[in-house]
Amino acid sequence: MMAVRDHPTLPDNVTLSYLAEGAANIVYRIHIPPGTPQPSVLEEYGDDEPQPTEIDSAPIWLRQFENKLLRLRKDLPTTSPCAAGHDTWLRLIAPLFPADQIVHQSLVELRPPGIITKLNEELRSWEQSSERSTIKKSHLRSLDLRPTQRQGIYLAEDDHGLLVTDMTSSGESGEEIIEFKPKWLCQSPSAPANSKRCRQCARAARTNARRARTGEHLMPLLCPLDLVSKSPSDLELVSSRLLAPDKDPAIIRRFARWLETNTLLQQLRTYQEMLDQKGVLVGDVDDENFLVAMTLRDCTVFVRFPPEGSGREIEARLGDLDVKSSRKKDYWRSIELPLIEEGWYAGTENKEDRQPLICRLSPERWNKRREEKDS
Ligand SMILES: O=P(O)(O)O[C@@H]1[C@@H](OP(=O)(O)O)[C@H](OP(=O)(O)O)[C@H](O)[C@H](OP(=O)(O)O)[C@H]1OP(=O)(O)O
Ligand SMILES: Nc1ncnc2c1ncn2[C@@H]1O[C@H](COP(=O)(O)OP(=O)(O)OP(=O)(O)O)[C@@H](O)[C@H]1O
Repeated sequence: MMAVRDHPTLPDNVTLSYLAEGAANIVYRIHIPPGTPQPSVLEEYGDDEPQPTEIDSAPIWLRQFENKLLRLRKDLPTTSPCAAGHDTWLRLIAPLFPADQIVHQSLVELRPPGIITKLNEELRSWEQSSERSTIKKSHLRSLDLRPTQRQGIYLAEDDHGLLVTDMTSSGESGEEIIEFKPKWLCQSPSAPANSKRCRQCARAARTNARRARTGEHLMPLLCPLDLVSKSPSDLELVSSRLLAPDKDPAIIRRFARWLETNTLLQQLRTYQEMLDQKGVLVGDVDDENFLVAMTLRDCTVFVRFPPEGSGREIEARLGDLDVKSSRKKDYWRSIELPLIEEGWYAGTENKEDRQPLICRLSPERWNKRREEKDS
């Protein structure tokens, strides 16, 4: 008998349905018909040996896919083969957080030949059919478009993908899922002293100035430093900026209460600060700590609120923690330099591009709130 592999294989008859995508990965739901035999084991056992599916009518191997999503990487110079990325995650990321505060991940072999080719064909034909449907219904905003900024980039022909903890809604009535990127929870080390904006507020202000010029919709104004503030009014403010108008006031209050009591975001902030004290202009991109800091500045938080009164615990996990590539060095510099040079940190941007000062670091924000209270 061949050595038992420590990771499963996707069976031939699996159906994958697109769930969502970011810049570097696409996430699929996995549908495996019950009773499906384990492909790798069937091939690896000799004819005379009893196969596990015959021994166990409810195969344990199928449970490896329960409550899991499949995350596949895109073909980009900044992504690395999944197996190597996973090793780095095991070595540098997983040890930083308790297992129940992180989206668990494990390797899965993409064995049905051509699985990636097929998924890429699906993406291409989806883009083409949605192009046609936008022409036909040009006055409608089609809901079934592949996000425009993601089009033209497809999956890498990788031998592996990742099985990740499914943090989507279970569909239970009263359950709420909140997903957000906390981004930079403390100031960029290369920002000027006495900045009026933190890194993320400076980045958002610059983006919004550009968008205002081209008439695009603006990014929501939210200061990530508020997410780790000790002040209940900051927590209420950031919760409503993050969640309103989609979520009802009860869930906004619940989220603010979670912000007050959770330790995950404080821990994230501590690591961001500790692992990079130099910043992207002079930091050493060959230093793994620096790359981990950059990774932690771009991760996602998933919070699952069980129905009120269920007595169950809130589940909060960090995801999207693939360690960044040092090849992003030039990109990071290209983002940071204009924030300094064009005055976005200092709040001295060109008059015609002026953006509101809503950052926790900005005295104007406090004056404005005082005025609002007095009036
Ligand atoms: O530079 P930032 O802060 O805008 O972050 C990028 C993200 O933009 P956003 O969170 O929308 O502002 C960006 O996200 P989107 O493309 O906007 O979804 C990526 O996450 C990018 O990382 P990578 O290229 O996938 O490794 C992110 O790049 P880095 O985290 O490597 O800087
Ligand atoms: N474990 C998960 N549970 C539920 N949804 C998920 C999970 N992982 C990813 N998603 C969904 O898929 C989307 C894209 O996934 P992910 O953030 O991993 O992509 P990415 O390309 O690495 O993102 P980025 O643009 O930040 O680089 C997420 O925004 C989220 O909506």
